[in-house]
Amino acid sequence: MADEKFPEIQGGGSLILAWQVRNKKVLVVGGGEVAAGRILNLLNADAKVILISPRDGLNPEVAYRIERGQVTYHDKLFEPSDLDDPAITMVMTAVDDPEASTRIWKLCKEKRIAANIADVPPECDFYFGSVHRDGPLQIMVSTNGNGPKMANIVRRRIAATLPPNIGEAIAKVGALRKKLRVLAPGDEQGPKRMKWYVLSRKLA
Ligand SMILES: C[C@@]1(CC(=O)O)C2=NC(=C\c3[nH]c(c(CCC(=O)O)c3CC(=O)O)Cc3[nH]c(c(CC(=O)O)c3CCC(=O)O)/C=C3\N/C(=C\2)[C@@H](CCC(=O)O)[C@]3(C)CC(=O)O)/[C@H]1CCC(=O)O
Ligand SMILES: NC(=O)c1ccc[n+]([C@@H]2O[C@H](COP(=O)([O-])OP(=O)(O)OC[C@H]3O[C@@H](n4cnc5c(N)ncnc54)[C@H](O)[C@@H]3O)[C@@H](O)[C@H]2O)c1
Repeated sequence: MADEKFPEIQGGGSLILAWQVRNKKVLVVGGGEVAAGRILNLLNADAKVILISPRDGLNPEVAYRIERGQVTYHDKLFEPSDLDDPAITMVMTAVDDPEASTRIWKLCKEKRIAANIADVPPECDFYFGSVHRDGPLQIMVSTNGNGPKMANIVRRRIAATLPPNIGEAIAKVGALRKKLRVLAPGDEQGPKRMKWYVLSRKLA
């Protein structure tokens, strides 16, 4: 019997998380336009990006990242031994070769490495979404594979409703909360901390 006190389950969604990849190795296969977007998102999350792609198919943005030393680059086609490093926590492929994509996916599954095979939903442990970024604020919109272009439209609409200084305001709240943890570290000071938090929000 449905109980109105508790939320109804709406299956078929994704578990939306803020995955911490800071200083973790993420392998990106392919260096085209789609890879450029993946690499930007990974670098914005401070991941150590390892890129495998022949130089002749590189997108200008990807070439720029390589030139700047922002990624560790290997000028070659993917080989199974590229997955041998046990420190690789995630793999993302964005290649124009569906057979190679599927081979990489199967190898990732054997090794139990989380993978995103761009545009092949059944071969994704996680999907990408459309991301808005303003300082510490990130908003990701997912349509769960129904309409990536719609995700882009919804994300732009949401972003347009936000105050222009919202990222800065959140950064200030973050700085105040950090100070507060030093000033009032104990659990018993929790309620006090909440008052501080409300005050800090007014000040931001
Ligand atoms: C959000 C975004 C993030 C990103 O990729 O960074 C993203 N796709 C974006 C754009 C986009 N992708 C495609 C077009 C062409 C027009 C069109 O088809 O509409 C456009 C539009 C464009 O380029 O403007 C083609 C496409 N994409 C997928 C399929 C396969 C299928 O649907 O079966 C096909 C058909 C391929 C074919 O038929 O050949 C699948 C996926 N694409 C996803 C993410 C995941 C679901 C996210 C969600 O639904 O919320 C998922 C499931 C897996 C994944 O790739 O992670 C990014 C917008 C970012 C932004 O601009 O803000
Ligand atoms: N999400 C989107 O917005 C979107 C839009 C259009 C297409 N796609 C799909 O995403 C995939 C990638 O798209 P793209 O536009 O970046 O393609 P692209 O052709 O620009 O880039 C493909 C890259 O993969 C490299 N590559 C190919 N085989 C490889 C291998 N075995 N090992 C290493 N590198 C390899 C190529 O050298 C090239 O750098 C394609 O399947 C494409 O159909 C996605």
